[in-house]
Amino acid sequence: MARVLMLKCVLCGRTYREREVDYTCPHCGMDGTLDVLYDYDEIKKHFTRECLEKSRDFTQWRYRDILPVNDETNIQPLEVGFTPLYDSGVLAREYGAKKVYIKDDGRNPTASLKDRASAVGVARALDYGKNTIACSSTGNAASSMAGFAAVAGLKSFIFVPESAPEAKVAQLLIYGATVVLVKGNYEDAFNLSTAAIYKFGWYNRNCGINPYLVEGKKTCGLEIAEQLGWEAPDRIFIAVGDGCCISGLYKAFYDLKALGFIDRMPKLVGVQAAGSSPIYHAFKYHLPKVEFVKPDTLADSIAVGAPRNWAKALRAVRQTAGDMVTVTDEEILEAMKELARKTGVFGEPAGVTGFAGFKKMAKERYIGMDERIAIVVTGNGLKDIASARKAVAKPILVEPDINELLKRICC
Ligand SMILES: Cc1ncc(COP(=O)(O)O)c(C=O)c1O
Ligand SMILES: N[C@@H](CCOP(=O)(O)O)C(=O)O
Repeated sequence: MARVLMLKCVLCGRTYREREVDYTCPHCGMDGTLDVLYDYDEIKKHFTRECLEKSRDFTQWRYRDILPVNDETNIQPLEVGFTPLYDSGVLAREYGAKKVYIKDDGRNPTASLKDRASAVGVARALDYGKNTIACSSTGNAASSMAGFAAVAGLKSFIFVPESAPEAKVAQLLIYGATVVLVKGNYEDAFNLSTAAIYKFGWYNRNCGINPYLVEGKKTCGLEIAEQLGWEAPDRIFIAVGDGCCISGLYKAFYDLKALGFIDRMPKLVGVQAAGSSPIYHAFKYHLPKVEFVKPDTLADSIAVGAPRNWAKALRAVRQTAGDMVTVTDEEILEAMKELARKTGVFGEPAGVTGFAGFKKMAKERYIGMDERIAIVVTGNGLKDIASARKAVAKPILVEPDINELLKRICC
């Protein structure tokens, strides 16, 4: 387990010791999200590529030397991470790139990338001796937290918008969480959860303010680098809502560079839904901070008008000479179909938003023929069947009669 050297505010650069502050920088308030930094020179002495080659732990815990969990016994036995990275020759040929890799994070235990963070969040809640953990969510963070909390024997309280997809709510209830459906959007759920967490003293799993959660999400980037033989791809595309996942990718490559595992960072491309794109807007117009919007997109997981991790997300894009792009709901639905049909990977709307952004940039000729691209699919399509059904035609309904069938399927 890694000893955290310090927490550093992404806005003002002030540093804190591990338990000196709980969540964000006291000086900068909620916007002052913190980086978790380690003693890289010390870690380098025992954490090497050779050690990883010998490791038989094919979960995210193979990177425990750079994860902020203090007590190994607080790690739950669910197999999180080490999801497949598919090399899609079909997509590379179609879009004129050297390589296109699809990282299928819908293959995690509760079917989204959020498991990486929740696994760390639950371990930290146990480290702090808490018996209850809580979060606000559009559904995925919540279902993963509920799953890991259930295994750990922790109570969980979840705040989700009333409109959360049914499958995600079902996951929460099955895992035994107390589910509060909030009459409002994700921001309303976030504000209510923050007030309740403060009042009851629960552990706060909201990744937008809890610095340790992004550390869990970074394992997705660590895996991409390892699966590509410790060479960063040229660009990585990922959906952006609160901005935590893209911040996790940035931190992965930052850590790997600090440890000497890689020598250059990939360009990170954040993709937002056109109807909910405050971080894109701040990037495009060089604003010092984001302006909140009223979100409107069918990609519920990224319907985030008031993103909490905007500062880290903007840094991830700016510091890697990356980019941001927006896609419409129609482009998202089209991407959902195309990805499933060309690679077999079925993503939920936000899950395929990174792919939709890649398609758009490739069509506008921003992708070079010599580029190696990775695209993260952040959540499984079975999480939101209603949206998937919007992307496709209706099935054929027939009487059980071969003549009727022939009439219907032979033109
Ligand atoms: C499936 C899925 N994709 C993308 C995102 C966006 O991640 P972030 O909010 O960390 O930017 C989320 C959750 O927020 C999600 O659940
Ligand atoms: N859309 C996210 C929002 C919160 O997730 P977090 O991991 O960034 O806290 C979700 O899955 O609920």
